[in-house]
Amino acid sequence: MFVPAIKGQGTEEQQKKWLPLAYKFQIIGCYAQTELGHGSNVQGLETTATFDPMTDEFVIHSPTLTSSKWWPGGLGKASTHAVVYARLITEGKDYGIHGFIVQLRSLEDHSPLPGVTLGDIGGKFGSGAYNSMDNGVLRFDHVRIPRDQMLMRLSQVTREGKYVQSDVPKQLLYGTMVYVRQSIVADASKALSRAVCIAVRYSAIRKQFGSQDGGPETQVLNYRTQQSRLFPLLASAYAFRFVGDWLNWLYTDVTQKLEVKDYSTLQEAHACTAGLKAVTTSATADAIEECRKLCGGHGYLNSSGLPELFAVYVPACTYEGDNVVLLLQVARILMKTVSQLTSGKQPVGTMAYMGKVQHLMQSKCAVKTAEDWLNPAFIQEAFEARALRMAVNCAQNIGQASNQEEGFYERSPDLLEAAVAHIQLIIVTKFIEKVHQDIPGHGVKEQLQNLCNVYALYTLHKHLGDFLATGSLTPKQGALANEQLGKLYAQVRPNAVALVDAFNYTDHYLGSVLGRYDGNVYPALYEEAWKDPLNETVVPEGYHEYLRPLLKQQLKLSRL
Ligand SMILES: CCCCCCCCCC/C=C\CCCC(=O)SCCNC(=O)CCNC(=O)[C@H](O)C(C)(C)COP(=O)(O)OP(=O)(O)OC[C@H]1O[C@@H](n2cnc3c(N)ncnc32)[C@H](O)[C@@H]1OP(=O)(O)O
Ligand SMILES: Cc1cc2nc3c(=O)[nH]c(=O)nc-3n(C[C@H](O)[C@H](O)[C@H](O)COP(=O)(O)OP(=O)(O)OC[C@H]3O[C@@H](n4cnc5c(N)ncnc54)[C@H](O)[C@@H]3O)c2cc1C
Repeated sequence: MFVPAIKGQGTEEQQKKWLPLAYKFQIIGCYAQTELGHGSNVQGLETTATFDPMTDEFVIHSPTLTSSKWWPGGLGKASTHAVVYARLITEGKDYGIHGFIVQLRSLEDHSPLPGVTLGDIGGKFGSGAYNSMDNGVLRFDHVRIPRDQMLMRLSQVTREGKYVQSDVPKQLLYGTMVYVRQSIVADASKALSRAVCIAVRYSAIRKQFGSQDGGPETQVLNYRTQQSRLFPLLASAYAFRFVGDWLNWLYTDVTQKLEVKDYSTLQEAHACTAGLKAVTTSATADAIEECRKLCGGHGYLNSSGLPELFAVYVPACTYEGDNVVLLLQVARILMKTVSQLTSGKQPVGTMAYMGKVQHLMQSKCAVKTAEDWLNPAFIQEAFEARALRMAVNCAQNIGQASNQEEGFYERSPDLLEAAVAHIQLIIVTKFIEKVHQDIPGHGVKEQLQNLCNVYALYTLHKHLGDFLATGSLTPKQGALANEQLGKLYAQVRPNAVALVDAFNYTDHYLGSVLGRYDGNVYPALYEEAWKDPLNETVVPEGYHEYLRPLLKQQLKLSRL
C-alpha cells in the first residue's frame, strides 16, 4: 500500500524519487493511516503535521495516546518508512488529513530514529496465522520532515506556508484504499475456491450411512443437504472470480480516466469497490467456516487446512474498511441516485437499472414454472426490482424524518440491506454477462450456466423475504425457484469434483490432507497425526509428576 499511495497521491517528482527505492527494496514502506482511536473515521485521525516556515519542515506529532498509529502491516519490525496520514496544520489552520512520507528507522542499523517509538501490537486471532505479519504501533514526538515529503499531487503547501488545493477531487486521498479493495474481491474468490476445493473433494471420498444390506455406504456428496450447503459456495467462488475480473477492468478504466482528469466514474468505482469488498468478504468468511463444518470432525484439524485459512481470512471483513461502514457508503450513493431520479438525471453504470424506475416499481415477475427460472431475463428483472424497490422504500422513509441525516441513521439497518441487494444484483449481472460470452471447452459453458443459476436462485432463496416484502415475487414464484434449485444441484453433482479441479491448485498450495488431488485421505490423516509433537514420547510428559501420584492416591483410597 506504500507504493500505490505514492503513485496515487505523489507528484511525478516524488514518484521518481521514492518508487525506485521501494521497488529495489532500498527502503521498506507501510501504510500508516489507522490509529488506536480511529480507523473507520479517517477524518477523525489525530496525528498532526504542522508546517514550520522557519525551517521549511513539517513537524509530525502524536498528541494523544489514541493518536498512536495502530495496525499498519509491516510497521512493527520491518518497515524503514511509512506513508503517514495526519492532520495538516499551517498558518494556524487545520486542513484535514493528508499523506506524508516519514522515515522511521535508520538505513544503517534499522534502529528507530529520534522521536520515533514503534513496535508490534501483539498476537492476533487464531493459532498464529496472522502473526507472521508485524502489525505495528507507532508514536511521534515532534519528528521533523522536509516539506517536500508531503504527498503533493492533490494539494500543496508553499514555501511560505500557504495551503493550495489542486483541481483534483479530494477523494483521491482515499485512492489507495479503492485499489486494495478491488484486489480484495479477487482475493475473496481465491480463498473461497480453496475452501470449496477441500470440501468438495473430501465430500466425494467420505462415506457415511446409506446402505442397509451391507453394501457400500453413501458418499456424503450425494446427500441433498450436503449439496444444498456446498454447491452455492462453489457457485459463489466462480461468481466472485468473474465479478472480480470485471471490477479490475472498472478500476483500470477509472485510473486511465483520472490520467486525463475525467472524474466521472470516481463515485461508481467507490461504490463498486466498497460494496463488492464488503459482500464478497463477508460471504467468503462465512463460507470457509461452513466448509469446515461440511468436513465434519476432520475439518477441525489443522491438517485440513481450513482452520488456518479461516483465521488468516476473516480480518478481510474489517481491514480496508469495516464492511458495514463500506455498505453504508454504498447506501449513501443509492440514496443520492434515487433523489436524482425525479430530476430526470439518468443513472449510469451499475446504477443504470434505477432509470427504469417506472417499469420496475410495478413490474410483475412472469415466472410460471420452475424451468422459467432458467431464463436469465427473469432472474435479472427480479433482482433489479428487489434492489430498486428496497432503495426507494428507504428513500421514502428517510424523507419522512425531520432531517436527512437523522433519517439516514434511523434507517441504516434497512439501508444496509438495500446496499447488499444492489451489490448482489451486480454480481448476478456480471455472472450472466460472463456466461453469455463465447466460452471455450466442451460442455464448460453449460456448467457455468448451471453455477450462474445456482448462485442467483440460492441468493434469491436466502433473501426471499426481500423479494416478497417488495412484491417483486409471489410466494409461489419463490417456491418454484427453490424447486429449480434442487434440480440444478443434481446437474452440478456429476461435475462437482471437475469444477474444483478446474481451480488447478497444487496439494502444496491447498495445504490440506482432506483436499488431496488423489483423494487418499485416510492414510494421509493417519500419517499426519504422528507428526504431532505430543507423539514424540509414548508416555506423556507430566505423567510421573502429576498423573501417577493422583492415580496412586485414588488407588489407596479405593482400598480403604
Ligand atoms: C496491495 C495489493 C494487495 C492485493 C491482495 C489482497 C489481499 C489484501 C491484504 C491486505 C491486508 C491488510 C491491508 C489492510 C490495510 C488497511 O486496512 S488500510 C486502512 C483502511 N481504512 C479504511 O478503509 C477506512 C475506511 N473509512 C473511509 O474510507 C472513510 O472514512 C469513509 C469513506 C468511511 C468516510 O469518508 P469521509 O470523508 O469521512 O466522509 P463521507 O462524507 O462519507 O465522504 C465524502 C465524499 O467522498 C466520497 N468518497 C468516500 N470515499 C471515497 C473513495 N474511496 N473514493 C471516492 N469517493 C469517496 C463519498 O462518497 C462522499 O461523496 P459525496 O460528497 O457524497 O459526493
Ligand atoms: C489484519 C489487519 C490489518 C490491517 N492493516 C492495516 C494497515 O496496513 N494500515 C492501516 O492503516 N490500517 C490497517 N488495519 C486497520 C483497519 O483498516 C481498521 O481496523 C478498519 O478500517 C476498521 O476500522 P476500526 O478498527 O476503527 O473499526 P470501527 O469503525 O471501530 O468498528 C467497530 C464497530 O463500529 C461500527 N461502526 C463504525 N462506524 C460506524 C458508522 N458510521 N455507522 C455504523 N456503524 C459503525 C463498525 O461497523 C463495527 O461494527 C488493519 C486491520 C487488521 C485487522
